[in-house]
Amino acid sequence: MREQHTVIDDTPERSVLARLILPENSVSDDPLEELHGLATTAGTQVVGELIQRRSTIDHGTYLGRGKVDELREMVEKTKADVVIFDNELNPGQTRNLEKAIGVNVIDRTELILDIFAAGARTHESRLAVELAQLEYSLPRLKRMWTHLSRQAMGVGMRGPGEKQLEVDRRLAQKRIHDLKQELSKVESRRQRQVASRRDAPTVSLVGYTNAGKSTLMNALTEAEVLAEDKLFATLDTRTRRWHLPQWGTVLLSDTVGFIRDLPHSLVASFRSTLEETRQADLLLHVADASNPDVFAQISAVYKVLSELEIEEKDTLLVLNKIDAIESPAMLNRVLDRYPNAVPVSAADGKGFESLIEAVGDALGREFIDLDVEVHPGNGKLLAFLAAKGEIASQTFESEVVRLRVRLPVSALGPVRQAAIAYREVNDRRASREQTIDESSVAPIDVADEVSPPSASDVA
Ligand SMILES: Nc1nc2c(ncn2[C@@H]2O[C@H](COP(=O)(O)OP(=O)(O)OP(=O)(O)O)[C@@H](O)[C@H]2O)c(=O)[nH]1
Ligand SMILES: [Mg+2]
Repeated sequence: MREQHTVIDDTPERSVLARLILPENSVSDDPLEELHGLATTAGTQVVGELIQRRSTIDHGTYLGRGKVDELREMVEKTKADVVIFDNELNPGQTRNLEKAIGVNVIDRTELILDIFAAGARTHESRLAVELAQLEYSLPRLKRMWTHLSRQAMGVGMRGPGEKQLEVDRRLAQKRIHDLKQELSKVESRRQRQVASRRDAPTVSLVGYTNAGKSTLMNALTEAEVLAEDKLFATLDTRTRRWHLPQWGTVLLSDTVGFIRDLPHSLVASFRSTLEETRQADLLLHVADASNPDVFAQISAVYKVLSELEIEEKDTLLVLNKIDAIESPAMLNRVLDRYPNAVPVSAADGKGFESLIEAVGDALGREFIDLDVEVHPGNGKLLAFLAAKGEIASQTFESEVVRLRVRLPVSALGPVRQAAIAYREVNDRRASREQTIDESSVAPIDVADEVSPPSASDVA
């Protein structure tokens, strides 16, 4: 059974969900679950679902011919008002699909933009959303006009003509220009504000949407940030003081959540909202360990962080919702890959002591000891390690150079990006269990499907 997400609007449009799955796409047991959550959050009532597995996309209509017919029949039968695609469609595909099916067709990006638009409350997030929406619609103006003219003038009438389209395009470009300027002003103001407030170390919560960031913030700081079972409940950044027993006070920020395939323009327009995250001393990456897609969600978050150029930071992975995990095997699978992650439940407070200890450790630490594997041809990284770190040992093999090195935490970025693999020597969990024999530490597995986690997640 799927969770029901809170609905923004109470006059539900009826939607049919569609997705094309290519052989290279990795999908969970329920490939439309996330889109379902998004569609209900946006206020539609889902009345049908259709999936096609195919080796390539059809350039004209995305889905194959037969599936498009099936989709049209489903829309007629369920009296749907709109078809929502989980894939990204180009303007031509949308137009062709609308022609074939007879109702509005929107893609995942447009849906996410809608949710953001409905939820944006502050001046800053409104500007960000408007910019992202305009950038999305600019290449699609023609389709929109075709729509309008079809409605206004009936079939067979001519569209508004190139001239009107050109005027609109220019207006949109002008507005985009103004919004960008306004946002960059907001961004500099924000940068100064955040910098001036740094009377204490700063910690920023990041993570997939609905992972429980706001709930965790509330539980840790007694803040009253809105947390609900809705995708993108938080769109702005809030900062609160968090008192770590026996350590002191830090500033903890909660901010907008991420999602896979987040539209690039949206990521870019939320730069200023993410200023606290950019300037943070430590990121707490909150993941929903009870979600079957947790690995994909973790890597999606690393991907967005790198798009925002904020991945080179000390990051602690927090595995939330352990109270809701069905089998312990699942948690162990995640911990096998991220042994330094801290399991917690924001709902019942389990794991908070370890979390506080881990945050205190991470903030207090300036150097870390790493085992690093480097490709022998990567002279640049080898030189970097020699210059920045203290090399305790190194062995050369034909395919790999293995080093043990003590590095300043601030120099971790290039290791994350260019090493074949790396792991922290003093694994927090291992030391708790008093496993002192370091040769027994499991093999390094960083360079596979998940983007490089930070130093504190690997060990
Ligand atoms: N069972 C369980 N549910 C949790 C836990 N933490 C959060 N939740 C629920 O998960 C849902 C999302 O929580 P939020 O705190 O709003 O998540 P968020 O990461 O801030 O989400 P966005 O702001 O939308 O990105 C809510 O329904 C919470 O009650 C937990 O530890 N256990
Ligand atoms: Mg939130």
